[in-house]
Amino acid sequence: MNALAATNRNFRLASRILNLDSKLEKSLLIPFREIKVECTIPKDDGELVSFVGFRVQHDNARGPMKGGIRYHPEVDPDEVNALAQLMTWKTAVVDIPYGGAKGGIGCSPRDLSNSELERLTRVFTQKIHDLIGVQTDVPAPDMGTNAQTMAWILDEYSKFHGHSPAIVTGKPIDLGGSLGRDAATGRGVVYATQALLAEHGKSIEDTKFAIQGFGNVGSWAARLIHERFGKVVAVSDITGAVTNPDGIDIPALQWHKEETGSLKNFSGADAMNAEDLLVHDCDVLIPCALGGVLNRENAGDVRAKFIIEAANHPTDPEADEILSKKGVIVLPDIYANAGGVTVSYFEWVQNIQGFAWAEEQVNKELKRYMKRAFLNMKSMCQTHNCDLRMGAFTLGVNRVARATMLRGWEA
Ligand SMILES: NC(=O)C1=CN([C@@H]2O[C@H](COP(=O)(O)OP(=O)(O)OC[C@H]3O[C@@H](n4cnc5c(N)ncnc54)[C@H](O)[C@@H]3O)[C@@H](O)[C@H]2O)C=CC1
Ligand SMILES: O=C(O)CCC(=O)C(=O)O
Repeated sequence: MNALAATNRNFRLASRILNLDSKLEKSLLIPFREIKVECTIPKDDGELVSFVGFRVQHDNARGPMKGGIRYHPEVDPDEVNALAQLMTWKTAVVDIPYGGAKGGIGCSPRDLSNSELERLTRVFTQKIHDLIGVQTDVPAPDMGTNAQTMAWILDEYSKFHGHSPAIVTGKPIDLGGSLGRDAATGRGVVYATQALLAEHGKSIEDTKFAIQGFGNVGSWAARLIHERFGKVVAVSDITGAVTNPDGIDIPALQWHKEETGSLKNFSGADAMNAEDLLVHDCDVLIPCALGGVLNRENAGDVRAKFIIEAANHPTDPEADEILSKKGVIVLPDIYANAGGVTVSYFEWVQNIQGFAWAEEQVNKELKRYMKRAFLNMKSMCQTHNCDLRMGAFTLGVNRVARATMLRGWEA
């Protein structure tokens, strides 16, 4: 099932649980606006190359639309649509005053030079600058993009609209970025994991983790788990996978990755097949890379007791069913990875206030938002006798539905 079909299915299940009116259900499902733009740039050797960029603005009932921009070869309209919709429910789950959006360009950032990436980002921004805005739609990093990408967007957007630091979040600190945003998604994942494990009488200390993806989210999650004496027994990324049953020295792995650009040949662990990471022997599996990685082919072989969805949409509905029958507890993406957008909200607030917060304040507020959302999600699970995914979906969808009805439909 593709990402959009799966996301629509989860939304409709939540809508039925909430007994939403069918017309309201339809209006919540259809995106506010879908943008598709052609981006042609000269490569460094002068050859012209064209890419397709997307921005889907899903819903703005609760505030400006918010969500990352992904650079990846598999970016397609359905995936961006699904990710935009997930942002709408996610911002509502953590109760920040935003709607949802997502963007992407179908490209392989690893195969583009820095100056080609800069040109591509600037052309994309030129094409969408009049459709985004500080009170309309605020982009952020996602897979394949980072603080530098946000700096280029900020600069290009500001040429048209004047200096606008709040037009993007996840930007460099020197340009008004927030302390703590870089680590925020991984830190939120750790707070979410602590809340879930505590419910089951467990803690991060001495628990065994397997982590797929060692980029922004995966490496921060691994580092913060390691600091809390969790045992990260396996890590994978696009370059390979490593395992050590006694726990990997994560700072050493990070250093090795920075020095060599790869997980390969790391002396503190054994190489393993990256495909096997998802079914590796561990207590907690944290997918931090692509969507749809847990499916009917591999769900039955998962050995973890808990799955924390740090990636967006890592588990397809068929896998959800198989995992549920096996008694595996899945903490859903729209809660588990919401720490990133929560600190993006703090960054936007700081830009609008013109006042920078200390990192301790950012982290303290992040913890408060994640704890509150966990309790709200659990309370929906109790009210509707449903699993955590439906607890999160009903929480988010209900908040957006209420805002939509309060605003009304008068032309
Ligand atoms: N960056 C953020 O603040 C947020 C990111 N997310 C989600 O987290 C996930 C990861 O995002 P980032 O860490 O920002 O991206 P990133 O681009 O920094 O890192 C992605 C990682 O995935 C690895 N990867 C790619 N294909 C793989 C494969 N087939 N097998 C194993 N590893 C593979 C890459 O090597 C890299 O280590 C995505 O699903 C994203 O949507 C969710 C919320 C916020
Ligand atoms: O920080 C943000 O605004 C959005 C992050 C994001 O794209 C996500 O949560 O999936």
